Amino acid sequence: MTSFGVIGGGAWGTALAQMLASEGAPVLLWARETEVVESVNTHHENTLFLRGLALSPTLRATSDLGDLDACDALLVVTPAQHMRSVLAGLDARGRPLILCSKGMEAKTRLLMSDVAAEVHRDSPIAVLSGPTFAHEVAAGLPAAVTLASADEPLGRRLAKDIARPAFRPYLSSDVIGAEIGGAVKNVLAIACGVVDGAGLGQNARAALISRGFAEMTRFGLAKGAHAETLAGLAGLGDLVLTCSSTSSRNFSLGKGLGEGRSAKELLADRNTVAEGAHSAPVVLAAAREMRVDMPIVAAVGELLAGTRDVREVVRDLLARPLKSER
Ligand SMILES: NC(=O)c1ccc[n+]([C@@H]2O[C@H](COP(=O)([O-])OP(=O)(O)OC[C@H]3O[C@@H](n4cnc5c(N)ncnc54)[C@H](O)[C@@H]3O)[C@@H](O)[C@H]2O)c1
Ligand SMILES: O=P(O)(O)OC[C@H](O)CO
Repeated sequence: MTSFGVIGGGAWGTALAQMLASEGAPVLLWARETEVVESVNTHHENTLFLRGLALSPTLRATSDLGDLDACDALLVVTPAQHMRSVLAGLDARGRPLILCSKGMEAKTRLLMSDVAAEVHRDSPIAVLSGPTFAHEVAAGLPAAVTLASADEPLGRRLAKDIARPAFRPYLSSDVIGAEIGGAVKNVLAIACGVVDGAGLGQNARAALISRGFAEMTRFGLAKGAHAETLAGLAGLGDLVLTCSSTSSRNFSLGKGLGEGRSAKELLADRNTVAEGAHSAPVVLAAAREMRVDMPIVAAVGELLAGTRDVREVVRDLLARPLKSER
């Protein structure tokens, strides 16, 4: 049986660690904040990022990456923009890295699998992504994810060891598709939040999910993803989840924008991450370079940059020339 370490003590790292520890397995969680380490070890709760959810006593936390040396495989759950710097402090020694963050690196436009491969050339990579609100997974509610690895025997082994009665990984060899789904859905969740905040109605939201999925698919195919991955848990599944609920930080950010608040104000002082705000300009720049049309992502980028307001971007989206749905 694989022993797992988890890097990143935010809501999702803690929830994954709890899911893995839920049947009594020992799991070690690395957290950057000493407050998180202390509250997990002393009170079996992450009071900073996952308040109110009781954690297993077999889940222990540390602030020393060296303590993870005893683990066979590591789940990496930092915010996307910090993955490189955190991984640089790790002695991976060829152990598998299971990447669970959703985003693209702003300064390089790389996917997380490319970042991890640059930092730890000898470690095989897998990506875990899908519709998973941390608080539900930590509470043991049922969830399913895509677990993608180009190393198929490794993927099968990891899937077997990660699966729990209420947590079901589906295997894939399409790492790029799993990553693109997670990165792009966050941007589209902001757009759906805007629709909600501005009171544009449920028809508009359904249209946006559908046309947003068309953008995700165009972008993903151009990057080498498989269409069926994008139509699966890591793409469409996660898009539907985050476009439907204020439990999504990205949706909530968009709702604030739709209500007329500025991105600057909404992003100031938050200690949780809304990855779509970082991914929107990166996805857009990459799409433009590949001549992929992503008008919804572009509109989100303009709202975040404060260069246009909601009324203007909605008017312009609706006034685009009529075209075939394909
Ligand atoms: N929360 C969820 O439900 C959920 C579900 C699936 C995937 N994810 C993804 O998991 C990743 C982590 O999100 P989260 O929800 O666990 O985070 P979070 O918003 O709960 O917590 C913020 C995290 O950022 C870290 N952080 C802040 N500044 C940092 C720095 N300078 N260097 C390194 N780390 C820093 C904090 O230590 C903390 O772990 C994101 O990519 C997110 O998209 C989240
Ligand atoms: O809260 P969000 O918007 O970061 O979404 C959390 C997860 O990615 C949902 O799958």
